[in-house]
Amino acid sequence: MIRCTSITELRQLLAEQRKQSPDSRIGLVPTMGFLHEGHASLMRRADEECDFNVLSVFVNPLQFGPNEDFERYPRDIERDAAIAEKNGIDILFMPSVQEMYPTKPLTKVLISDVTDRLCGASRPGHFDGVGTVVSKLFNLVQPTKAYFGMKDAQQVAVIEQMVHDLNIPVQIVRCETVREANGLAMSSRNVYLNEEQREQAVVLSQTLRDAQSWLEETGMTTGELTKRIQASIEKAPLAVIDYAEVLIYPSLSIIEPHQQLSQLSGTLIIAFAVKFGSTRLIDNRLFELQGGGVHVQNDDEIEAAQSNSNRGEPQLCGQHHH
Ligand SMILES: Nc1ncnc2c1ncn2[C@@H]1O[C@H](COP(=O)(O)OP(=O)(O)OP(=O)(O)O)[C@@H](O)[C@H]1O
Ligand SMILES: CC(C)(CO)[C@@H](O)C(=O)[O-]
Ligand code: BAL
Repeated sequence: MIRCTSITELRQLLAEQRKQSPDSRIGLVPTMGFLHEGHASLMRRADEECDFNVLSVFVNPLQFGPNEDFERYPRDIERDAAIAEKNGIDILFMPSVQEMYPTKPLTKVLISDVTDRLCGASRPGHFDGVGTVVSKLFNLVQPTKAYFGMKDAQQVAVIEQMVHDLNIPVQIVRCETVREANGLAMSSRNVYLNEEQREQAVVLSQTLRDAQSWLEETGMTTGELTKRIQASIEKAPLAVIDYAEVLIYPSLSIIEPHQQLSQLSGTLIIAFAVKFGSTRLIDNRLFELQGGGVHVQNDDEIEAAQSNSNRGEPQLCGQHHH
């Protein structure tokens, strides 16, 4: 594995690889580092599917709000390098902020609609920063495939929309959320949690698990389900809900509160952001509604849905679309 901090060197290395093996499939795994098993699963998937893989580790200031954790975001590049090497990465690209933004960028990639709700609403400007840096990474690496985790389901929807709208020649691969044994979704930010907060944070995955049977209840409406989800999270005394919503995926459009969910078919997402102390955690789950009867998507189905996804059109039948 080669470590590289310069854009010029990255381009040279990739040009050499393409010259040696013109048909090589290039994989890109964009991260902010402080790697864990969730990231490792993305790298392994890239290693399985591609011939030459780039991992980027860059804490992107553009996607952090003024009162967010840019300065204190956990960093450990030596540990990251060891994990990357073990998981089949060929180039570890770890540029400085100066290298990525030598001058203040006057060009930004703004993705609308799909950013209106969830993290897009609670972190204004966040997805402009994500869209901009991911476009830069796509231009630098020109990957065949790029790997993103469904823990950040809205990010996946945003990147897929951007790739579609701008005809970026890359295939986005959705990767399943990796969880701790107790169900907590792995996140670099989990290190901020103290023991009590960590224990209570299991309420998030428990709620997503319980939601399946709530969805199956006859007459359950979007509004009632949302309330049930909120009440379940609030059983943890330290939990402070930022948002908890039930939406259509991947358009992230809303479903009327009085809509009976048993009548719908299509993909629904339950997504929330919850604070434990100053640490904000996100989690979500997709459900496939088949006009009655709920089905939780597994990895293969997430992929199938992705290749069939019909952008610009409502993803669910029998609901009011906004
Ligand atoms: N538990 C996980 N399972 C699968 N993919 C994940 C998981 N956590 C993060 N990823 C994915 O890894 C990529 C890089 O994410 P990032 O570096 O922000 O990690 P993170 O642990 O989610 O950190 P953060 O605390 O900032 O959310 C993203 O595509 C993200 O969705
Ligand atoms: C995709 C990403 C690396 C862009 O900075 C970041 O948003 C992340 O880690 O999910
Ligand atoms: N994983 C999303 C990156 C962020 O929280 O800024």
